[in-house]
Amino acid sequence: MDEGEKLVVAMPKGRIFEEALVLLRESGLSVPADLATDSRKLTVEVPEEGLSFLMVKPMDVPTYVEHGVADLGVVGKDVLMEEERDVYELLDLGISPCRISVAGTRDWKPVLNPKVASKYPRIADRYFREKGQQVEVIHLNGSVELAPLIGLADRIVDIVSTGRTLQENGLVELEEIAPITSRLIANRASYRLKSTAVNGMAERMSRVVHKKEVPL
Ligand SMILES: Nc1ncnc2c1ncn2[C@@H]1O[C@H](COP(=O)(O)OP(=O)(O)OP(=O)(O)O)[C@@H](O)[C@H]1O
Ligand SMILES: O=P(O)(O)OC[C@H]1O[C@H](OP(=O)(O)OP(=O)(O)O)[C@H](O)[C@@H]1O
Repeated sequence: MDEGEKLVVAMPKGRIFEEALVLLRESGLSVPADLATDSRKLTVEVPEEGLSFLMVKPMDVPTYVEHGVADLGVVGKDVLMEEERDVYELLDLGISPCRISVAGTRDWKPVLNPKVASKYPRIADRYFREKGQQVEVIHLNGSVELAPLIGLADRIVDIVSTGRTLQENGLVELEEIAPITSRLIANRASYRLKSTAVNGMAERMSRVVHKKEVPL
């Protein structure tokens, strides 16, 4: 790889990480053991590939990429929708599929100015505003399904995957806002200035992603 085109990649710790690692391996990258899920290292160098990885909180991936401290990043579409950062979305990686939805109790009834609890306050606010509904959004950092059960909110906006969390808490999915998968994103300047390396990485990953897609 060109000496001037080393890439820094922001990787999300947690759920997406393992699947992203599989994609990187399948795209032919020699991924060192340091980049394993049980490692506590926050930076991993792979000099032979001209790559270094930053292990960061999923919600922070677009921040690192927008500021240019990472050239590339792997992140859920939910986070991109919430953060609205100035980055390029290069590729749908198809991994960690889920959806972001509105949910509530089975006996939920419309009220004037309902409260909506969410880890995604901007997505929730935008969704209801576009529907012309006035809501008060309450920002929580987790265990969002608790909110309607204890009277903190009338409805929630949260990730649904298997539906188990909703079911076990007596909630039902009311409306799907968007389907979610993880994306490969790029810093705008890196996309231009390191185009060979950035495109090379995107193409390698794209080949693996498209091979996995079931033919119609
Ligand atoms: N069942 C799921 N629940 C939450 N996120 C999911 C689920 N399935 C896939 N995802 C994807 O994984 C990402 C979240 O990963 P994870 O749950 O590890 O992080 P987090 O809970 O946001 O982070 P943290 O625990 O550090 O606050 C989401 O952005 C989404 O794109
Ligand atoms: O449909 P399911 O398969 O049950 O998955 C959805 C649940 O998983 C996530 O929570 P997470 O485990 O990240 O915990 P959190 O409440 O701390 O966000 C998400 O916020 C939902 O609560």
